[in-house]
Amino acid sequence: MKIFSAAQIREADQYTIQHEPISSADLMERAAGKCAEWIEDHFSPTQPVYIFCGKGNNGGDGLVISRLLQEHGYTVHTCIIQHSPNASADHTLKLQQLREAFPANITEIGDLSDFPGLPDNAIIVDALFGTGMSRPVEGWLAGVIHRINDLRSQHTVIAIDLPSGMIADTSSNHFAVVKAHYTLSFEFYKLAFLLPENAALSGEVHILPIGLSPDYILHTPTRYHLTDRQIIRTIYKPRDPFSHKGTYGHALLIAGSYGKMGAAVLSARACIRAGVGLLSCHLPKCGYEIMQISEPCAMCIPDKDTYFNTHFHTGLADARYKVIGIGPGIDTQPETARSFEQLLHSWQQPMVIDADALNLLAKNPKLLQLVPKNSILTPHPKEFERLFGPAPNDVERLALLSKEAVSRHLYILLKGRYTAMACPDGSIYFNPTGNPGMATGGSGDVLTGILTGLLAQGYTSKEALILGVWLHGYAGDIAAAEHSQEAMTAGDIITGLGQAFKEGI
Ligand SMILES: NC(=O)C1=CN([C@@H]2O[C@H](COP(=O)(O)OP(=O)(O)OC[C@H]3O[C@@H](n4cnc5c(N)ncnc54)[C@H](O)[C@@H]3O)[C@@H](O)[C@H]2O)[C@@H](O)CC1
Ligand SMILES: [K+]
Repeated sequence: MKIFSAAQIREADQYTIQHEPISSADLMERAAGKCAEWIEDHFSPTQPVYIFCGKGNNGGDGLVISRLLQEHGYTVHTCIIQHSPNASADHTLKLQQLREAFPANITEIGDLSDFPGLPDNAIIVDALFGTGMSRPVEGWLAGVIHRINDLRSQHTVIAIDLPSGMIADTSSNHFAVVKAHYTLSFEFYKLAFLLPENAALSGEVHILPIGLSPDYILHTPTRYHLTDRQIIRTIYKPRDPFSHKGTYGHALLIAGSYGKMGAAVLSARACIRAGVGLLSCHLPKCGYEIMQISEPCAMCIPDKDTYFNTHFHTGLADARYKVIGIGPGIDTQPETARSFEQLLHSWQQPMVIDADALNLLAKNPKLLQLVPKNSILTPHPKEFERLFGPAPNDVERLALLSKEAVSRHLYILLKGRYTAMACPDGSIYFNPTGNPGMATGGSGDVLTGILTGLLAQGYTSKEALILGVWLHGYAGDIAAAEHSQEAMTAGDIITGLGQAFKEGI
C-alpha cells in the first residue's frame, strides 16, 4: 500500500473530483458517511456524541457525521471551534445543511470557557483539523486539545482522518495533539501513524476506503510503502517441481560463542525453515556438538578457537556459498573483529549483518565502507544509533536511515512496531505484521536466519527483506495467538513459520 504525503492526498482528492467526476461536497459526504457507519457499527445511539469541528474540511466531515448520526437516532452536540473567521466552502455548505435538518445543539466555541461539560460515557469526535495541518496548534486551541485529552479516560475519543494537531507526513513531537482511542482515516495510512513517537496518539487506526481514484493511486510514485499481501504476492516465488537442493542455495551462518550458542541454534533453525537448500554453520568448538544435536539439518564448521569465532574468513571461496549471515551471539572479541575485517576484504556478495557484527561495525566505522553492496543490516534503534548516530525525532531518523541506505547502497532495517526498511533506491517500506510478544531474546536471531535463508534461495535483497520481515512478524502473530504475547518464545516464531508461509502469502 502506498503512503502518500498530505500534498499528494490533496492531489488525489482533486484528481478524483475531476475524473470520477464527483463534487467535493459529495466526496465529503461519502467520507463522512463511512465514519458515521463505523460509529453506528461500534457504538449504541444511547451514548451521547460530542463532535468538535474546525472550520476547514475536517470540520466539514464532522458536520456531516453529526447530521447522519442524528438521522439514525443518536443525540449529537456539535461544537464549532471558532479558530478563524473564515470557513472552507464545504464547511459552510455542510453547516447550512445541518442547521436546516437539526438546528438544536449547535454551539460555537470562541474560547476555552465555552467548552461544554460532558455527561458520562460520551463519544468525542475530533474533527478539528486533518491533513490541512502544517504547523503546531497553539494558544487556546491547544487548550481545547488538552481539554479533550483530559477527558479521554472517561469517554471514547474518535479522531477523524488524523488526531488533531498531528502532522500527516512529518514529526509532531512535543506538539499539542489529540490522544485518540480510534482514528478513522481516509483511504491511506499516513506516515505519522507508523512513527513510534506517535504510538500513543492515534490509538487503533481504521482505514476507510472512500473511492479515491485508483488511477491516481497506481500512477503516482511515492517513497513510502506499507507492506501488504498484494506486495508479498508479487515477491513470493513458489518452488519449481523440478528443483533440487542446489536450486535453493548454500548459506553460511557465522554465529555463536561460549554462553550464546542459543543464538546460533535459533538462527540456523530459522534459516532452514525459511527454505534454504543447504546450511553450514561456522561455530566455536564449544558449539559443535550443541548444534549437531539441536539441529541435524545444519552442517557444522568448528573454529580453531574453543569459545569464539576467530577464523571464519578462511576457506570461503572453495565452499561457493551463496550468502553469509553473520552476527547472532558472536561477541565482539578482538580476534572476531580481525576475522570479520578480513572477511569483508574478501567477500563481495550481499550478506546479512546483525547483532554483534553490527556492534563490530560501530566500533570500527571504516569497516562500513567494505560491506558488500546490497547487504542487509538489521539494527534495533540502539544499534542503529551506535552505527549512524542520534536523530532528534523519528522523521529525521527515517531520513538518516534512508540517506545511509542510498549512499552506501545497503538495505537497512530499523526494528520497531512498524519495522522500517530503507532501500538504496530511496524507497522505505514499513512492515505491519508482528506484536510486542516478539520483544524477547532470540527474536532478532530468528530474523537473521530467515533473511539469510531467503537470500540463499535467490530472492533479491529487497525481496528477501520485505518478505522476510513480513513472515517473521506473521509467524510471531501465530505464536502469540497460540501461546500469548507473554509466554511465546523466539523458538515459537520459528514453529509459526510454516503456517506463515501457508496463510500469510
Ligand atoms: N474533498 C476533499 O478534499 C476531502 C477532504 N476531506 C477532509 O478534509 C481534510 C482536509 O481539509 P482542509 O485541507 O480544509 O484542512 P483541515 O480541515 O485539516 O484544516 C484546515 C483548517 O485549519 C486551520 N489551521 C491549519 N493549521 C492550523 C494551526 N496550526 N492552528 C490553527 N489553525 C490551523 C486552517 O486555517 C483551516 O481553517 C481531511 O483531513 C479530511 O478530513 C474529506 O472530506 C475527504 C474529501
Ligand atoms: K481530526
